[in-house]
Amino acid sequence: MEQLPKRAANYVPLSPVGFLPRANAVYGDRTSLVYGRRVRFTWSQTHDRCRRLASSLLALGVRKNDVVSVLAPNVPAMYEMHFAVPMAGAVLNTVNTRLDAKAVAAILRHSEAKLFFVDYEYVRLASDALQLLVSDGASQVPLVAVIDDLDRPTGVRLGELEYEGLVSRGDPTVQLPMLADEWDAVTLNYTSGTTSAPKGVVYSHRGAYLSTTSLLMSWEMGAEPVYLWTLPMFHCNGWTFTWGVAARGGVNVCIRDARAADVYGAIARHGVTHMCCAPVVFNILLEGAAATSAPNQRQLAAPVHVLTGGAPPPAALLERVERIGFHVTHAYGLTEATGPALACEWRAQWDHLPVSDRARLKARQGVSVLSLADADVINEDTMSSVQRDGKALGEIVLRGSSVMKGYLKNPEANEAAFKGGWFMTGDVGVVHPDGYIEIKDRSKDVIISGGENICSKEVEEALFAHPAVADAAVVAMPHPHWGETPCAFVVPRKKEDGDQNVQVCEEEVVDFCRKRMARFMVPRKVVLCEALPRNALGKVEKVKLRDAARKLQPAPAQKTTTSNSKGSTKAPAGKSGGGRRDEQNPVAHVMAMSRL
Ligand SMILES: Nc1ncnc2c1ncn2[C@@H]1O[C@H](COP(=O)(O)OP(=O)(O)OP(=O)(O)O)[C@@H](O)[C@H]1O
Repeated sequence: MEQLPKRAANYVPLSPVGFLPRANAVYGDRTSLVYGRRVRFTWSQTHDRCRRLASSLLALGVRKNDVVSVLAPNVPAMYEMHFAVPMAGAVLNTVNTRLDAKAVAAILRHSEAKLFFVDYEYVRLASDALQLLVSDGASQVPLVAVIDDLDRPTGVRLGELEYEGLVSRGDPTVQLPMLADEWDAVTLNYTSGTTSAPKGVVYSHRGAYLSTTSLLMSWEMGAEPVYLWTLPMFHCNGWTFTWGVAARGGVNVCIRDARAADVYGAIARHGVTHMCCAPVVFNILLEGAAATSAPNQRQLAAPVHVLTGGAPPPAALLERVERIGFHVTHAYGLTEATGPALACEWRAQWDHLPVSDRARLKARQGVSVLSLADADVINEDTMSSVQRDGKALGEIVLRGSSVMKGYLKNPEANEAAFKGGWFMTGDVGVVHPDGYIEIKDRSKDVIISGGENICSKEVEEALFAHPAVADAAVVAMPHPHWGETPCAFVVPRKKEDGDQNVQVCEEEVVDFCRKRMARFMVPRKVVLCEALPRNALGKVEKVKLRDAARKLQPAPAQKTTTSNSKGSTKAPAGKSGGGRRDEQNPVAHVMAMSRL
């Protein structure tokens, strides 16, 4: 056995970039990408354009492991760079377009980007970020290239370089560097910063390849999909579907924004079969359907497969969106796991259950994708598995080839994240008797009330079951006696026939919760608001809600001090909330936040 060495013929470094030459060879004359009214490429053209761009990058002096950053929505250039940049041996860094100049500058500085591609709509943001870099005396300021709109060129420029110029001047016959080691870096993605400062997550070619192929299997994406780009490609490389659509010879339908009109327009025009989105996009889909058709006509002409994740999809929302004809698969993941790590694999035996039971089962995060060797929920103190009873809480942990190489230039974060052979997700969950994992909360969002743990997601699930509730989030509110109590922020549903909200009041919501959960879990305060503050990926910014809740905390019944075990005194919990309640209007505060 040992005399059978690895050879060039049987041992090729795994890389998702290889899906493109294969697509050129196998699907060359098939459509690869459509955008706007005029742009349509075949896989041969996409292959040619990527090779040209890669050769231009080499000509600009880009070398192995150099970081090439891009700030762009889901436009053709953003797609092509997922191949062209690693083809030149460099590392692609996609930057979230909703960050502010300071955050963009921080990423450029930390990644030491050599080249920075900027979509024409983001030129202002990019130049502000670059100015910050220069004024901070950064050692490395990247070369800048503008990506003009390919469908309707605008002529906007920032510096000398321009994307289409680099493509057209490139030489598709240039010998591109061969990938020597599949462990080499392919992309660098910064985490969303929901719980702490964003961290730079590095993926290997191997991890990206295995994640892509295993997700194609988990979602059962067959040949020739028509894939609509509703999920930003800057989020974990579009959960690997940037590479995955090439692997299946599909059509990439690129749109700049996931607005209801654009989504439904693309579905009708191109016959979309697949799309990914955060659960918050379901609200856009539901509102879009309600605004454009009579109740009995709200049905898609053909089912569209939707992979959702990034935040918990409430069962009630899943039920509503499936009624229109979206066939939802639910996945759970994180930047560090190259996107989806668990998928709620559907079982045929569930087909015959009532709709609400099916939605409840689908709202669970599921089982590991194939690129993981293992996923578990463990007690962090003992590092042993929790009971598979759907009740015992523990930390969700992952192990396998789709877990990141590590955080860039951050040894402390790496030390904390990799423990006992696991990657620690920082999410709290349970394992059901059938082996399906369900996330209950992020550990930082768990509410501790009188010593009891309350998972905000459980309270949110109950709120979503209220017919007048369109959106909801629950956070800890300091309480003088209990330490913390749940505070709910609730967005009322719009009336069918107009802009007005369905009538609902705080007492009614509290009553509704009382009938559905233990007393200590019932929100002490319900704030009705127009929208929840969400980040670019649709995640509720609970830090902002906690700040708002702190201002709402009940005043202590009387002036008290409590003794700690050492006999000294401390202020009652939550005292530090600050600000007299009657001086502020917290609801207006939340509404203002939600417009950010
Ligand atoms: N299907 C899902 N259900 C519930 N929560 C989910 C789901 N998918 C992802 N999440 C949440 O999103 C997190 C991963 O988010 P992401 O990698 O975008 O960055 P972040 O964790 O929000 O940012 P940061 O680590 O900087 O705070 C997971 O740890 C989990 O809390």
